[in-house]
Amino acid sequence: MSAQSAQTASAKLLAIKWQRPHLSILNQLLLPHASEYVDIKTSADGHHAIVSMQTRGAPAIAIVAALSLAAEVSQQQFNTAQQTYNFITGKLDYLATSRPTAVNLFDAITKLKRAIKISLDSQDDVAVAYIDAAEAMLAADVADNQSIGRNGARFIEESSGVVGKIKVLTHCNTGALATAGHGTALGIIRSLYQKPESILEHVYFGETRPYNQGARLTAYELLCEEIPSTLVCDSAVSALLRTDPTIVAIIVGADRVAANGDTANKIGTYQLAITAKFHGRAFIVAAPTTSIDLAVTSGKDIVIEERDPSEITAASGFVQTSLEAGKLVRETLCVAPKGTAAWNPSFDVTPAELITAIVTEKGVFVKDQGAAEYDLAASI
Ligand SMILES: CSC[C@@H](O)[C@@H](O)C(=O)COP(=O)(O)O
Repeated sequence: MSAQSAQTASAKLLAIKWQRPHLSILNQLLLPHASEYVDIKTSADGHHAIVSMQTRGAPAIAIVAALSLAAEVSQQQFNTAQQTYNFITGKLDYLATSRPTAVNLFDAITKLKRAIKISLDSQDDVAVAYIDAAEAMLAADVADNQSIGRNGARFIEESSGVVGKIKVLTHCNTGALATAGHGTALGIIRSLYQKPESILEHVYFGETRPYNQGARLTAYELLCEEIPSTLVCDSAVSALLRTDPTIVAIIVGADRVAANGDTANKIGTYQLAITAKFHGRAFIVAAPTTSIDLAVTSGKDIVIEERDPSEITAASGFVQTSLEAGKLVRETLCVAPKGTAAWNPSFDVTPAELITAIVTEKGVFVKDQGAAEYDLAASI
């Protein structure tokens, strides 16, 4: 199946559109109020799309970076294979400077460099080898997410211990918008809901302060899919778990999973894992193996991106009057007093001991009896 048909079959929403050699991405800064695609013609455009958060989510970041350079390479004339190779490796190093925490970008860069080195050594067309390899990543991500969805849905059905319908809770946005299609944690939710006689009754999702990936993007995806869902404040989750025992699991994505299972994901994930443990609910991490970094032994070595304090001290969004007029004007409202110091880490690390299972396209990993950590090097 081609990359495009794999994607189209996977979801109603496409965050990344690739028709060789044309790339466009859904501008997530405008969601949920407008669906506008932006043309990405060069690696500089790709870098800008990632840094400005027009595109976000660990797998999507890697694929947009890879394909932005594929679009650029398609338009370039090169004199020698070595020149093509040097050009591509230089641009890949530049794309690596966009965002630091999600390992998928660095994994993709390593694999793409390996592919073009093989083609250089075997005197194949380096540009074509690069474009083929980048395009293959798009199709692989959709297939991996569908496997994650199936594996996770089966695991939840078999382990929930609830007779009848269940509810789950998720955080941030891990769906079609954060990937090439279907999604990871939200992919499991999609797969659970699409099953004949689905046992999934309802999905709760946190707003995901301060950037509101939950309130803006997950809300949008769940409405598109017509999956019954309710938005809650991040700080309401413990109260919700206490009142509703049919919420059997919290399902989240990952930006980087260390070899021992410690998982970096959107800020707020760690406190969700603590409250899941306290209330005796499953805490499930869903991620493709491209999010697992075996070179990092534990979470303490994961670089956490820190973002501008103004994301906390002010609120940003589109004002009602501009929405009504059909014109999108972004407004920033001051919340905290001028001069307030703020710490704004974009991710946190959840220790492996709090994680019930790690669902990948290759299967579901659980810890050995009595172990506090995973041995992912032995598992994948
Ligand atoms: C399948 S996406 C997994 C993670 O990348 C996701 O949970 C997340 O933390 C996204 O953060 P973002 O800052 O929006 O890129």
